[in-house]
Amino acid sequence: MAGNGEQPGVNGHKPDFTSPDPSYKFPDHKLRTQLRDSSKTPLVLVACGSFSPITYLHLRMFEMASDFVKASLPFELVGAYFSPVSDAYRKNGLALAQHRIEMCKMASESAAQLMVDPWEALIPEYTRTATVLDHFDHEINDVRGGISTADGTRKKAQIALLAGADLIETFISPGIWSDEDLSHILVRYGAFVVERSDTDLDQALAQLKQTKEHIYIVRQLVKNDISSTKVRDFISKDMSINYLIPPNVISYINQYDLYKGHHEMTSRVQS
Ligand SMILES: Nc1ncnc2c1ncn2[C@@H]1O[C@H](COP(=O)(O)OP(=O)(O)OP(=O)(O)O)[C@@H](O)[C@H]1O
Ligand SMILES: NC(=O)c1ccc[n+]([C@@H]2O[C@H](COP(=O)(O)O)[C@@H](O)[C@H]2O)c1
Repeated sequence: MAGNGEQPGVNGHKPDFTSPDPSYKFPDHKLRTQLRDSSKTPLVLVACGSFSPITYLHLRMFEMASDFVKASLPFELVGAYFSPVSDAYRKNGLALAQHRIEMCKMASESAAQLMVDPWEALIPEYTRTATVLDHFDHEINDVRGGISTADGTRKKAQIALLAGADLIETFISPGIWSDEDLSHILVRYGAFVVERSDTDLDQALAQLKQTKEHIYIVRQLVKNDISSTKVRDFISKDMSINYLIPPNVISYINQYDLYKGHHEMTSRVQS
């Protein structure tokens, strides 16, 4: 991964990262501002996705990546973020962004480093993942000047995408990602990829050979195949979702009657 410093965004220019929501503030309350080991490179992991709803596997992805980093890489994890996709993504089963943001926040409450950044979700148009990572780079490295070492010098944080193997499989499917975005994501940032059943990572990695060195494969030592689709399916069939997603998220889903039919996009949060 290249050090992501004062470089332009994708297409050679930095977009305007201002949020259309005047109340938006970049969440940094759990961002570690000083490295524990100054010889390491600060690392910030960003998981982009629907999170409709968030599951225990989405939470576990960060634990698995964190263990992997501690065991084998010269990075120190200083922050971890969920970035729920905007409603404009229009994926099947997508609950309103305000619900998905809220559920991600509830699920992350007790996690030491996990935060939810609503920036992407609050933009009415779809934002490509390369631009989302540029936004994190801007907030952490340009606005906050990176992360401090014990002697007060600053280090640029390495921003990286955290994703499941199915997402990496889409990297080689025509028409989903532009070559420019892929190289921006993989060369400038890099990706931590959690293996997933029924995905052929080897084939994807073989085709991504020139950028393969920026992809870290995180093995699932305890295999877990929860998906939001399965959770939504269980809810629609009035089956139990206990122990698949956090209890406070289950209460929230019940409170707003989410995923019971085809009205997810219209069920508003009560004020
Ligand atoms: N069981 C799993 N194993 C590995 N990665 C996963 C798993 N479930 C989700 N992910 C990853 O989590 C990220 C967020 O995904 P997303 O919200 O689209 O989850 P999903 O559960 O796959 O959703 P859906 O079922 O609605 O397609 C993606 O990178 C996805 O690959
Ligand atoms: N070209 C792109 O930037 C691109 C393409 C496909 C998916 N994605 C992202 O991947 C994440 C997961 O997407 P799916 O839920 O469709 O697997 C979403 O955050 C989405 O924005 C980005």
